[in-house]
Amino acid sequence: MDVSKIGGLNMKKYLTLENGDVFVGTACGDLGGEINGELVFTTSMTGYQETLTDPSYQNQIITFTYPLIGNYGISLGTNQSNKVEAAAVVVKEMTEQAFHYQSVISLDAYLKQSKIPAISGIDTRQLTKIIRQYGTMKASLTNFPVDKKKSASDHQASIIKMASLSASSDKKIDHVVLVDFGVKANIVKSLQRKEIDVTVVTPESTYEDIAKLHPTGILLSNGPGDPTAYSDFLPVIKKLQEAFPIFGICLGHQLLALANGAKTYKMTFGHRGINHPVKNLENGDIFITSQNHGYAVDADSIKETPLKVTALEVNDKTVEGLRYPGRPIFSVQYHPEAAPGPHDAAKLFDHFIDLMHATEEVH
Ligand SMILES: NC(=O)CC[C@H](N)C(=O)O
Repeated sequence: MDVSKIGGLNMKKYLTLENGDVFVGTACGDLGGEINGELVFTTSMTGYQETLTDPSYQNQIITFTYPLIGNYGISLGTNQSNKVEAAAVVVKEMTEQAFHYQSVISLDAYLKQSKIPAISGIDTRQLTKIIRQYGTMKASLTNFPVDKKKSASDHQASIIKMASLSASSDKKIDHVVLVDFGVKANIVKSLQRKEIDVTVVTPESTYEDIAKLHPTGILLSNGPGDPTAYSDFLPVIKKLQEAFPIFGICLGHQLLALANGAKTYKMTFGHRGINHPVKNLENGDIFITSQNHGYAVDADSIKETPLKVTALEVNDKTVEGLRYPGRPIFSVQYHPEAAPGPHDAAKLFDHFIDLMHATEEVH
């Protein structure tokens, strides 16, 4: 059955952009749902389930440039958090029936269950060209045409309670304290696969809260929104970097930069996709990465800090990697854990382990 039809009628949905453009499509997902958010696009051909459940996408309306979304349904164990985090979904075509042996429910049914509105029948390539020209902008998804632009609510850091997660094996040697700004499940899983104990703490934690857990290393997670909104945690990072190995991923990378006096800026339309080439400036290697960010570290501002730029995005020269020379501290703007994307960067978890082992325990 065509899920967008009620009583034989297509339910229209309106996507109204901040610049005044309006796209009319067919309602899917939560049919009655209306939402404001930041309109972004991703070029990933696969991994829609991971994308939609990634907390870094909170308050964002995600446009998929790939024309057919939902074809392999929704499977157990793939979510990156326990719910759909994106505010809404824009697609050219939403597959009505999923075909995959692991699929337990269709994407459309999952969005309905999760009360997430979606719109299909949109020329997502045209929409993406507009976002590329004007930059990421606010938009609303409504059931009737709107003449007034509504503003999206500001990003909020998610507050998740402290949890202790144990690795499966007895021979646990490392204990990573993961500061959770909106962590993707696969970052935790990537550490656990390496037999590492992980304790997840909230960004309200103090240096003392973290130090008394006796970590072998600290992981600063990914997360939604503007990194400058997390200024309360920067002094904690400054103290942590005196004592522990640190690995920052995406938002965590931006926060490491800010804590050391660098600046971040909002990109025009960000990097969201699974084929971003990155060049390692230290050995010349180029590898393909999965990315999802709308802010970036200002390369010039790094010159005023003790940090060193270790990697750049090949197309637009965005800062993709940093390290603190002489200390076991590094960060990347891309996602080394990304499950639907390339695995070229997965070895960074081993690099983190090597740094932790090379460091004398200070606590
Ligand atoms: N994936 C992330 O951690 C994103 C970081 C930040 N919210 C940005 O958009 O740049």
